[in-house]
Order: sequence, then C-alpha cells, then structure tokens
Amino acid sequence: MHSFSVQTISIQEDLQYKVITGDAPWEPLREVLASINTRQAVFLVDENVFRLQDGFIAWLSSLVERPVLARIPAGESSKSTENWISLVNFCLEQGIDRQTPVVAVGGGVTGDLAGFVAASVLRGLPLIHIPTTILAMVDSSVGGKTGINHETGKNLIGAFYQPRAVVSFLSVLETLPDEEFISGFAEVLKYGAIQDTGILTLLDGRDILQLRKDIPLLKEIIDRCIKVKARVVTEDSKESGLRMILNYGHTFGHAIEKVAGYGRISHGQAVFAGMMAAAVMARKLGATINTDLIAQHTASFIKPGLLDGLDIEALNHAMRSDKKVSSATVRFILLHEYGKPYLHPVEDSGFISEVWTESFSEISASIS
Ligand SMILES: O=C(O)C(=O)C[C@@H](O)[C@H](O)[C@H](O)COP(=O)(O)O
Repeated sequence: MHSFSVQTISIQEDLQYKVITGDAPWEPLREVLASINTRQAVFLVDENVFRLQDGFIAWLSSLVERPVLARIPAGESSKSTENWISLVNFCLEQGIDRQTPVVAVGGGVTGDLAGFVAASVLRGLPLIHIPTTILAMVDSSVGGKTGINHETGKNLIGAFYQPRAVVSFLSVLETLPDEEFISGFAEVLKYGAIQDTGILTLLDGRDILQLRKDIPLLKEIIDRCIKVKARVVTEDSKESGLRMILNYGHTFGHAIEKVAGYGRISHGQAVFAGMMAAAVMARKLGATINTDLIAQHTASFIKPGLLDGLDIEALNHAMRSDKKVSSATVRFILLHEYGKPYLHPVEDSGFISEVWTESFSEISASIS
C-alpha cells in the first residue's frame, strides 16, 4: 500500500475581505473590480432592484466594459435548483473565464442564490455582494453561506463561499418597502439577543420604522451588527462551533418557513417567531430572560393569523433536517441570558411541541 499526503490551502481559506457600508461607496467598488482585473462581470440582480433602482443598475453596469445582467425573481421560492441551473447556463453562455466576477445585487435570496452560482460555475468565480436590504446588509452577505432550498428543508444545498468584498449602498434603502425594512430587523434583534445587547437597548420602546428617519442611528445599528458577524465568522468560518449562535431563532424559524410554504411567511417573520419560541424553551429550562426587549416588537413582524394552521408535527418533522442536527438530535441555540447563547440538544419531541404551543399562544396574545 502507498499513501501520499496533500496539504490544501485554498484561496477561500485565506481570503480576507472588506465589508464596506456608505451612502454611495462607488470608489471602493471600483477598486474591488479593478483588483479582479477583468473587463467582464455577471450581474445577478433582484428583480425588485431592477424595478426600483434602474439608475443604480445602469451605474453599476457602467463600471465594467462588458457587463451581462440577469434578473432573479423576488421571494424565497427563487432559491430553487431550477433557478440555479438556469443562472449557471446563463453564465456559461457568456464566454466567461475564472476571472469573471459574479456581482450579486439584491436581498438575502439573491445573495444566497447568486453566491451559490459563483461557488459552482467553473468550480468558483470571484463573488462581490452588493446587498440592498437590511437583512442582506447586516447578515446574509457576510460570512459566505450560499445555497438554495430543497423540498426537505431550507438551505440544504449550498457551499461556504466567501466574497471578495461586500459593498453596501445605504442610499438604496430609501426605496426598500416597509415590510422588507422590518423583516431585516429580525436579524438585528438576533444580534442584540446573542451578543451586542446594546442593540436591544437602542431599539427599546422604538417603532422600528422610526429608524427610516433616524439615519445616524440606523447606520450605527447596521455597523454594530456587521461587527458582530465579522468577528464570529472570522473565528469560525465553517460553523464548527461558535458560528452556530448566529442561528438563534432559526431552528424554529426555518421550520416555519418550510411548513408554511416558502415565501408565505418571510424569513424575518419566521426568525422573529423562532426567537420568541427559543425564549419560551429557555424559560422552561429555567432561564430568566426579559423577553419584552424582543416581544415588544411582535406586532411589527407578526400580523394576526399569520402563524395560524401550522401543524406542530410537521414543524417538528421539518426541524429534523436542520443542519445543526447531530446524531438525529435537534440542537437549538438558546440563551442563559441576553448575550449568553448556548447550544442545547433536545430529544423529547413532546417538549418541543409544548414550546410551539406556548409560543404561538404568547405571540397571539401579544398582538390581539
Ligand atoms: O451566517 C450564519 O451562520 C447564520 O446562521 C446567519 C443566518 O441568519 C442566516 O439566515 C443563514 O442563512 C442561515 O443559515 P443556515 O445554515 O441555518 O441555513
């Protein structure tokens, strides 16, 4: 028998990249594109951005000699194998090479799908994220999680694939619909719950939509979220441990999205409900948490009836495909207290069902 060893240090392992936010950071974006030294770029653009920001798209296209653009339909159901292969085909029809960057312009759905296209075409094209929603700016564009959904569950097909840069044009938030603006704040509240509890204090007693008018505070909150994410992903890029805390509310939330049918309940709404359920579970395990710091925002996320009719057995079944599952046991991110998250395995599905029932009742009571 012969054996040989291979030591791999891929560009993805050593990649350090900037996450830039600004009203209109055109110069940093030009520098990123120039560093890739290519005349062509593939822009994969959220259809809502095309509709609401056609001038912005025209400017972006003008940054390269040979831009090619494809639209990505809005909504979580766009994260499908059909759309993935359609975009792969589009890229391969453009005469690209391994230096041709994919530029993802849009929200979380666009970033996840376009990121997975970049990760898979020619075994990896340079990726630049230009997030246009709060959710994408503070969360999905940072950290390299890319992928699409499977009938079994959310984000079950994908890759860890880091971008060359993330460049956020805060000016595009002006046309972001209120519902999308609020949805991204589920991830903002998540960062407050798991690490930067000052974020919860900043939002305490505020209507989230007020922040549309308080730009300095909005910028501070966005930067504080990115700072938390950048630190966690730097410490644990492949989610072997610490990074799981970023999944707070998601074990419940992803099950809600799947059972409701992708797109009926937004990721933000589902994660908000998931954080409420995680707080119920933590309380039942003995934690004393002032849930009002999050619960006070319930009416912004959950409209009456939104969660009605979700079958608890189906929710429990959907959880079993969560990527934090180990040895067939579902594992939750819970809080000892705000800022102190931990990973907790639960084998008793009856206990999980009780948590669903109690949290849906609490949510319903707080919005009736
Ligand atoms: O970046 C991470 O790690 C996260 O878990 C961030 C989440 O907010 C985000 O929604 C992510 O896409 C969910 O990841 P998944 O691995 O649970 O599919």
